[in-house]
Amino acid sequence: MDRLLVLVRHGQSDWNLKNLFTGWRDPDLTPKGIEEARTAGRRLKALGLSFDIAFTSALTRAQHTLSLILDEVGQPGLETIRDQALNERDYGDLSGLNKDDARARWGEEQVHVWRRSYDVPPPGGESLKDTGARVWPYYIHDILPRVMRGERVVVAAHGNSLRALIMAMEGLSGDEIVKRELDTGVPIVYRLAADTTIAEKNVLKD
Ligand SMILES: O=C(O)[C@@H](CO)OP(=O)(O)O
Repeated sequence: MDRLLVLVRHGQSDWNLKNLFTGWRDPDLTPKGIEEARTAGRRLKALGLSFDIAFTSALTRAQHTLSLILDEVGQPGLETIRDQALNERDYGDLSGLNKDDARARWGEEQVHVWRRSYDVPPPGGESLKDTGARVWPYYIHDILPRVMRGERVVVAAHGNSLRALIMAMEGLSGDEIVKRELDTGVPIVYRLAADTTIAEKNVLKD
């Protein structure tokens, strides 16, 4: 049985381009982000992949990325489940601030801790651990059972919500996940074993 699970971070958003903390704010893709999403779809199609169900967050940039991917793989109307459990980590009071301005105000090290530590939340927001506490149960209850039934699943979500998911899927420690960065619009193709562990992983990059 092909237990296929594809994870993809949305293409470049307007606020990625402007270097703003985004979190639960809702900018759309830039023209570059649209192209990244289309390229992701073309790469999946080139491998002959298609899907039975799609998941995405409640945020436009992930939904738009997913719809461009589905267009490219020839499945524009595919059943899609949208859930805020897959939203980006909530950046709290940092949302909307420029990342360089934040470094100037609070210092390089503090901003790095807010962005990439495992369990230190930004003011008023979620740590990666907090994000995992909503992403992981959603994966276990809503996504994984479908994969294990043999449904081919694609998930379009966000840098930190996917990092939290990958940490659990790959059994990474807090120290390991803080060094892991996800490129925009680069699909990660997993095939799971019968015991839900990862049998195969393929990152679709140039
Ligand atoms: O601003 C955000 O929401 C995220 C993703 O773009 O940023 P960072 O990579 O700094 O966690």
